[in-house]
Amino acid sequence: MVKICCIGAGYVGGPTMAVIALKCPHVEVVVVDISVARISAWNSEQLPIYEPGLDDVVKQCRGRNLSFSTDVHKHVREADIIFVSVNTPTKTRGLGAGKAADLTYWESAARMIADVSKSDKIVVEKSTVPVKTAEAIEKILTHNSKGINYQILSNPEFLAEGTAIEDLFKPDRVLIGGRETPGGRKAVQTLKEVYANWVPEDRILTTNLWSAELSKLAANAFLAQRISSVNAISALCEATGADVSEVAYAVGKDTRIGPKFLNASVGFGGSCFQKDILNLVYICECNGLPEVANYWKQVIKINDYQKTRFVNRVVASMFNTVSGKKIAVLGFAFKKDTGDTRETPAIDVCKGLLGDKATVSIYDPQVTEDQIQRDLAMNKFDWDHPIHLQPTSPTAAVAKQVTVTWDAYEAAKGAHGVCILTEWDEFKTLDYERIYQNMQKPAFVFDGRNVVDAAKLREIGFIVYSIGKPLDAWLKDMPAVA
Ligand SMILES: NC(=O)C1=CN([C@@H]2O[C@H](COP(=O)(O)OP(=O)(O)OC[C@H]3O[C@@H](n4cnc5c(N)ncnc54)[C@H](O)[C@@H]3O)[C@@H](O)[C@H]2O)C=CC1
Ligand SMILES: O=C(O)[C@H]1O[C@H](OP(=O)(O)OP(=O)(O)OC[C@H]2O[C@@H](n3ccc(=O)[nH]c3=O)[C@H](O)[C@@H]2O)[C@H](O)[C@@H](O)[C@@H]1O
Repeated sequence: MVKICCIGAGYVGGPTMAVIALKCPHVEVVVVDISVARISAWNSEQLPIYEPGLDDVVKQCRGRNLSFSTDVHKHVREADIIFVSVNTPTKTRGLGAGKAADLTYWESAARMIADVSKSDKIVVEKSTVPVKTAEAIEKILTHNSKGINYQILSNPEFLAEGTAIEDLFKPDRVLIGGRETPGGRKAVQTLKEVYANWVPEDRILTTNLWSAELSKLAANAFLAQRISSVNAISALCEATGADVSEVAYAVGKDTRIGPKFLNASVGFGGSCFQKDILNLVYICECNGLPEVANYWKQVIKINDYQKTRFVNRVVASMFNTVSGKKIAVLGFAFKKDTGDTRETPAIDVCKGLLGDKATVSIYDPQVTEDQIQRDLAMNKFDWDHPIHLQPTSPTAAVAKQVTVTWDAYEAAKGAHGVCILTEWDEFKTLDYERIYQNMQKPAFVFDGRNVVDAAKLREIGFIVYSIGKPLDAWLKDMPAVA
């Protein structure tokens, strides 16, 4: 029986290993983590992450061929294949701060593997890492090898949160990069056989190590670039009377462009797009390619611009001040169907509103009050494109200005304006008549996800702002300058 151990029981490690265990009943899979709380949650009824379909998969295999443990050394020592799926955040200090990937967790995992191993291993990079990381990992392992043979593979993960299980069941592709040596090819084949249990062979791509590593960064950069492109056009739509949904539809009908990932929004969030583009920018700079670095940096600049533009629109519409006004924020997660708030645009928007002294009342069906308060108190690292939306005030002051409710109606009660920042389905079918009755007048809705029927809301009496749509007369009279 092949034994797999995955280091890192997070958003990637947990779901990917659960699916491998489900699809390969003959493989024993153990997910290990240094976080006792996370492992306890994986072993409980309340999994540490919310992901549609995940509970069911875990329930089917936990206790059969899937387990979660904090006994990292034991399971690493016993494994044939070790996936490393630890976090690789942006460095906040020292060389490359604000751009480069922080590989501290990765390096310590690699050193630990070298310390405890007693038999040959295939070590798989599952985390997103800078191109050439495999070379560094190889050096750490081979310099401490004690005669053990290590093969390093790159097998980046392309799942998106909220659809992780679906993405893992039917991936567009699985990418495996390895050394072009007999040992490397054999290791690639071994991993390929694991995926071949459920992924059609023509969807399993094999490349050299550096292509696999770089493809992951490039894929995320391309995806984020599409969003920044449509968001840039959304600003022009508002200025000209064009409708961004119509433009995106017409553009996406070109089969060379395609319809997906062209939804204009308040900005993209999530733990990876910004981090991975910054990482790409840094690698370009280190390789003497400043023009290429600047090209990709622009994707993030437009994303920051979009968030700033949204806040400015809210403030400008309300007579240029939200001081002392109550703003309801519907949705805090970075997208629907997840409780994840990492880099959510809601953080920057709320900070912008709080900076203008608004009181903010937040509702999200999956995010806890504790998480929201922590996110709003946290300072973002300072890089060369600061968002200028950060609070000067620390936790206590933020806590006073922020309330978190468990109901959209409660959040909107007595509010001057409502901002929709996550596209949760339930926001489409709220009783907006009831919301309107309980709000201050004029009552505003700022739809950062284009989920509401603006015409219906206007009939009720709302002044409505939708991203990239023709503006109400009210908004035209109060132009927001980004
Ligand atoms: N979140 C996502 O949707 C996707 C993330 N990725 C990449 O996958 C990697 C992991 O991301 P997430 O799962 O979101 O991170 P995460 O932060 O949810 O999970 C990482 C886990 O690794 C654990 N860890 C760190 N160092 C460790 C060590 N030395 N030994 C044992 N455990 C250790 C942490 O305690 C944490 O639980 C990142 O590189 C990310 O860029 C790739 C595709 C999708
Ligand atoms: O490396 C990663 O972490 C993952 O990053 C993204 O997945 P994820 O961040 O989970 O979610 P997305 O669906 O890509 O959405 C990212 C952000 O873009 C926003 N978005 C997405 C699509 C769109 O048309 N418009 C738009 O504003 C979303 O609301 C969200 O804030 C990629 O889609 C995954 O392929 C990748 O594996």
